Amino acid sequence: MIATESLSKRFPRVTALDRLSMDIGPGVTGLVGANGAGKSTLIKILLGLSPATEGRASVLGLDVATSGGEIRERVGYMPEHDCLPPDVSATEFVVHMARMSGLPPTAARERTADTLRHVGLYEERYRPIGGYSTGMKQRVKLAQALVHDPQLVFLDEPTNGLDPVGRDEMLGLIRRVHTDFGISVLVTSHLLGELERTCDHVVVIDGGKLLRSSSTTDFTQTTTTLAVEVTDTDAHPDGTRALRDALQGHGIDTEAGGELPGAGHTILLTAEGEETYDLVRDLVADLGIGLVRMEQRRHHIAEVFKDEPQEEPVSERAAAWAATAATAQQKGGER
Ligand SMILES: Nc1ncnc2c1ncn2[C@@H]1O[C@H](COP(=O)(O)OP(=O)(O)OP(=O)(O)O)[C@@H](O)[C@H]1O
Repeated sequence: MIATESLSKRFPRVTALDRLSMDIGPGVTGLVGANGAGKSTLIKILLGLSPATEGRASVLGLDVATSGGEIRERVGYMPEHDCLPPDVSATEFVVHMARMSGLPPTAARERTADTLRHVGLYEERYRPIGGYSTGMKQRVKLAQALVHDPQLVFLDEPTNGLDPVGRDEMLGLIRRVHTDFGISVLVTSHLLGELERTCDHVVVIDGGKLLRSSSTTDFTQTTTTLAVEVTDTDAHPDGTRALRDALQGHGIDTEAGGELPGAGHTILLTAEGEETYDLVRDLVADLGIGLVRMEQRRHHIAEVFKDEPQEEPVSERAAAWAATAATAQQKGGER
């Protein structure tokens, strides 16, 4: 879908992209990086709207340097910033964008109605956009990116400004753009946790350089850590404590997992193998407490970046960003 080869973009005072080489296949791909990492600059180059200083890039097999127009016919683009005219309705605006993409008037109206329904805008689509909430405006921006039935869409920070519920709804919509219509998606975000739930593949950039490009499952491999959640009983008012003591008696150290996303009475221990599972089961049964869940933990993407030794020194900005991402991840999990 997208390939770049040693792609650089230098502005007079800043290098926005620095010899970026990557290949992106079909599906939903997340492009993640802190503010200023170069995400929007990359999208503008891929759309053929801004020339690269060095290197090459192609989208759907078309060279961005020479085929910008053809690329934009086949690709939808949802820009990051608010760019909607306030005094026209969503219907009028999206029909206009469909006509600009070359659809005849009847097809443009039909596609607009379908697309606005798909993004969840109903009666309000006849009202002027100026009175819309941020979430509704983001939906209009998404609709105009989809209206001409592109093969690929670039969504630049589509969850910006949304509350947690709005963010989840937008992420669900993005996933369905691919599953329902087969349109591939490149979506940017500065929140790793968001993309972990939505994307098949994640590309991480920092300071215009590629940090990592892998499938989401590679980022979130299972660990040997076992999370166990138990209930309290009259006999054991602190069931977690009782199980920790019992495991200690068998030489197994545990730590509290209460700070983990969604965890209440959770403890963490290292699973040596099947026998650890059996031992936990037997101890829980002996204590007469309830076993709520016992599961192997998966990495969260943010943790990968917190723990991973870097080949090159990480910039302070990247470190701060990893910390922010980890916090956001936890908050997301706690919801
Ligand atoms: N037209 C421009 N002229 C000069 N510098 C620019 C220009 N466009 C972007 N930059 C700089 O290039 C760097 C990358 O910007 P870019 O907008 O691509 O980042 P980003 O990852 O999309 O961040 P954000 O999410 O904040 O938009 C930044 O330092 C930015 O200030």
